Amino acid sequence: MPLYVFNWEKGMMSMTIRPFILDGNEVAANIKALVEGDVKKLIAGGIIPCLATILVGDDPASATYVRMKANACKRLGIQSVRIELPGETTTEQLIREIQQLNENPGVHGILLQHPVPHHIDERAAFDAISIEKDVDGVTTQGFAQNAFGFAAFPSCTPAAIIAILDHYRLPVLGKHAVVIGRSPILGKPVSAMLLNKDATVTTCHSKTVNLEEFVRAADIVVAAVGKPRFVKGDWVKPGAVVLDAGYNPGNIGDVDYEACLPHVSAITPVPAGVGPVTIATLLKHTVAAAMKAQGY
Ligand SMILES: Nc1nc2c(c(=O)[nH]1)N[C@@H](CN(C=O)c1ccc(C(=O)N[C@@H](CCC(=O)O)C(=O)O)cc1)CN2
Repeated sequence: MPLYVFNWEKGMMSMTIRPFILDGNEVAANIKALVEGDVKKLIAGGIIPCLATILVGDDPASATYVRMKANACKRLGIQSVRIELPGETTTEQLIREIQQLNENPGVHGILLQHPVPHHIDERAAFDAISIEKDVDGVTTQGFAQNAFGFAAFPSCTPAAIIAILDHYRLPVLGKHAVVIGRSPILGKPVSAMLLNKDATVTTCHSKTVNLEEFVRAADIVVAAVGKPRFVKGDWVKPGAVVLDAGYNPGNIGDVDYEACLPHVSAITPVPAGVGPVTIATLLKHTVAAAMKAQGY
């Protein structure tokens, strides 16, 4: 969104780029307002939508995120069941726990907080979640269905990124989107989702040669690399849209926000960007799973 301003030094009008701050709290509030009606409908019919969260071990950041999810559920009238397992839990024990939740008709969504301790086979645990209750979009089947454009709940952070683009009507079709990161619940699914919206997608990762050059060519940059302030200001093409999915300690994103600001046309901050929309998306999926289970 270019803006013409008077440049006093040159004594003339010149074009500058006015960055648009993509407000995650606004998008999240919008999603929650849409979900509220369905929550009321379910409760009127005697059903309380319910999300089960599983936290394994004592990682303080993960504990915070699970607490944030439980609080967000409570505010919207969604029940949350919090399961906390010790760090020594085995893959088999975790899978048994998940199977019990699969069989519990009062539970509509299951969320296993990532990461789990290293000795656990996280993929096997994610894949133990039944597809109907995979509101966090972490199963292999859910990923595949989404990538092929069939119905399934997408991973929450990728869905949040798409929700922000949609909310602000930022064009994706024909744009060159560069995703930095290829994790199974973020980089890979967001690449597939952008592709399904007709972007030309490049997925960069730790083995990409000349990563900066790819970013410099991007109309849309999605930073999902897990390294604080990784994306530098001079990597970003003038007018690019930058979405920061980073959640590094100290609430620091993967983008050097201040350095990128003069170059971008739109950008998500951290905090108050992708994060709150991720949680709102989880609530939306949980309520949708409950609606579907009730035959709506
Ligand atoms: N099973 C999953 N595990 C993890 C996911 C996920 O989507 N599913 N995502 C991340 C972390 N995450 C949710 O779990 C998450 C991180 C940060 C935020 C957030 O809203 N952050 C706030 C700032 C935090 C604060 O206020 O203290 C913000 O950005 O404004 C939401 C979700 C890893 N694991």
